[in-house]
Amino acid sequence: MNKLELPLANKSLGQHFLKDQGVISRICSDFKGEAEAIVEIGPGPGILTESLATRAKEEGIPFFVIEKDDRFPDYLRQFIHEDQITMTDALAVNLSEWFKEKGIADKKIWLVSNLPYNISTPLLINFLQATEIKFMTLMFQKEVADKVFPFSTTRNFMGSLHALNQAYFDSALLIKVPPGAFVPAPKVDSAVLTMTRKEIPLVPMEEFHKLEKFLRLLFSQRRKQLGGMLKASFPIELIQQSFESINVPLTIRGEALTLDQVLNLYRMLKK
Ligand SMILES: C[S@@+](CC[C@H](N)C(=O)[O-])C[C@H]1O[C@@H](n2cnc3c(N)ncnc32)[C@H](O)[C@@H]1O
Repeated sequence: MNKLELPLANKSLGQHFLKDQGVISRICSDFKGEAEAIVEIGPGPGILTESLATRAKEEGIPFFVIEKDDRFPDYLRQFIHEDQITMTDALAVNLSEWFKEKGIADKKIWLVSNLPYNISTPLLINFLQATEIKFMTLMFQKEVADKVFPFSTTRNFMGSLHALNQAYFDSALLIKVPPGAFVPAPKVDSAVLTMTRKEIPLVPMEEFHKLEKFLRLLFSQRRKQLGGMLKASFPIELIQQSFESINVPLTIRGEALTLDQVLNLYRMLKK
C-alpha cells in the first residue's frame, strides 16, 4: 500500500511533522535493549510510530500510542493495530491507570514524544509523576529543553523545572534539531532530551506537589534576592538558619543555587 499523504498541520495542536531521517532514527534507537514497553504520545500521522512499531515487533515488546487529532487513526493503522491506539487528550489521562489497562504497568516503560510544544511542560510534569515510566526520549522547543536540562550554558543555571526534573530523572541532550527537520518548519529551534528515572528519587514521590509548589515560589522572581523574597512566606529566623546551613548569603539569586542547595532549602523550609 502507498503511504497516505501528510495532512495539513493543525497549529493549535502544536503539529510539526518530523521529516529528517537522521533525527527520526536517533530518537527511535534510544534505550535499545532496556525498554520493556513503548508508549508514544502524539504520534500524528505516524512518522516515529512506523520505526517504533518495527522495533517493538523485533524486540517482542508492547507498544501503545495516545493521540488527540481524529484525523490520524487512518494513518496510524498503516503501522499499528487499532487496539494500540487511544484517541484522547493525553493531558487528561491518568497514566498509571492507563498503563494498568494496557497490561504494561509492571514493565519498564519507555515514553517517546515529539511533544506538542504548547503543552510540553504540563505533559512533562505528568510524566515525571508516573513512576512506571523509566525512560523518556522527548523533543522540546530548545528554550524549554534548556530549562529542563540546561545544556547551552556552562554556568550554573538553576530553575524550577530543572530542579523538579533532576529530583526524579537523570537527563542528557540527545540531539539539537533545526527548524528545517520538520514540515511545516517551526519558528524555533528544538532539542531532544534522553532521560532515565533515578532508582531512588531525591525527594519522595509523595512530596511531588509540595516540592513543585516550593520550587515555584523559590524561582517566582528569578532576579530578586532570595532572602528578601522568602520573608513573605517563612519566619526570618528560619530563613537565616537555613541559608547559613547551606553556606549561601541571603542576597543570592535562585538561579545561582546548586541542586543540592535547592533541595536542602526545600527540606528545611517545607511545610
Ligand atoms: C509535534 S507533533 C508530532 C507528530 C509526529 N509524532 C512527528 O514526530 O512528526 C505533536 C502531536 O501531538 C498531538 N497532540 C497535540 N495535543 C495533544 C494532546 N493533548 N493529547 C494527545 N496528542 C496531542 C498532535 O495532534 C500531533 O500529532
